[in-house]
Amino acid sequence: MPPARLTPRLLRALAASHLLNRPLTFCAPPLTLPRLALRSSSSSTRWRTRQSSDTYTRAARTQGLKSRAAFKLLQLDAKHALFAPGQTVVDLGFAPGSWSQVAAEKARGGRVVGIDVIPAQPPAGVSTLQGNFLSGEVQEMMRGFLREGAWAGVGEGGDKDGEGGKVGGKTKGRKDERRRDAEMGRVVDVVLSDMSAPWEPQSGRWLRSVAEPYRRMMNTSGIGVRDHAGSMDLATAALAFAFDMLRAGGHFVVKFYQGAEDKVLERRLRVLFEKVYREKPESSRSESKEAFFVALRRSPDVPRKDVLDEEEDVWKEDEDE
Ligand SMILES: C[S@@+](CC[C@H](N)C(=O)[O-])C[C@H]1O[C@@H](n2cnc3c(N)ncnc32)[C@H](O)[C@@H]1O
Repeated sequence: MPPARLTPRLLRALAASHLLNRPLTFCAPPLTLPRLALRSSSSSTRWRTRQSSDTYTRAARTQGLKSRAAFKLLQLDAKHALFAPGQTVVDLGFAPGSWSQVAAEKARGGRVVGIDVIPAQPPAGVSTLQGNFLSGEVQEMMRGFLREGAWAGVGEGGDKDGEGGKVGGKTKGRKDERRRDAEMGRVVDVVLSDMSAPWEPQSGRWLRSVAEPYRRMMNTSGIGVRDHAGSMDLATAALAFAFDMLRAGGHFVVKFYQGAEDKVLERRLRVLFEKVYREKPESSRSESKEAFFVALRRSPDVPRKDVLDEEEDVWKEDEDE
């Protein structure tokens, strides 16, 4: 299929398709590339060799998972019980979609919303948006999408907890918490962020593309300090989002590349969440500096300034300009 020409009309249609959650295939490169591009670099060859011999890669393929990254989330969930049916889950940096696949299965009956800067086919049952999460405009759209309709039925006589007419004690406390969350637009149960590292597709046209656009775009630099700093920016933006959107009791999982600043992030998480764990799941490659913070049970009443500096409100910046 020849690549589409981006006319104003097509752009408008694409903007609408973002909102309607249709995959944006227009960005895909043509599949026939010049012969020259067939030469792969030695790092690319190493990557392919490592991939094909990896147990998790093979397991992902046989289980219909979009990448071996699924096992990291499955292992974190097995340890910390992150998911429950009916939850609203946000997956930041969802592509190619294996974490979203896991979330959609575990939070059955709820909703999973993913965002990624690169185009990817949304996994079944997942709503996705294509855009840069660090853009204020994109975040605004995402927040609006999540909040829209999320609280129908809560408020006067609302019964989101399914606790009937019970009053008093814990039940009343939880209802008050729910109502406060609703007032503050906190509508998400779990925020996941796996933004920044490379991913390994198992199928699809991108895998067949010799140019390996995903890998080129998202590969880590291999320079520890740079990867660490980049991951801290993304993790902090994800934390700001989690602060605004997570319900009381909600969970946050964030990937980072280990380095000097990760302690600052950990301290902040400890202010906002009841429990924080630093994890390196078995399926995360030992030679990679990636690790995860699993932050459990968001506290309802922590002031924003205790967790984030004002200038870290990335998503509001565009508005002020
Ligand atoms: C390691 S991959 C995620 C893999 C995914 N968890 C899965 O299981 O399939 C990291 C993703 O983060 C995305 N990403 C990085 N920076 C981003 C940003 N600023 N906004 C949105 N997505 C971003 C990349 O495009 C990439 O697809």
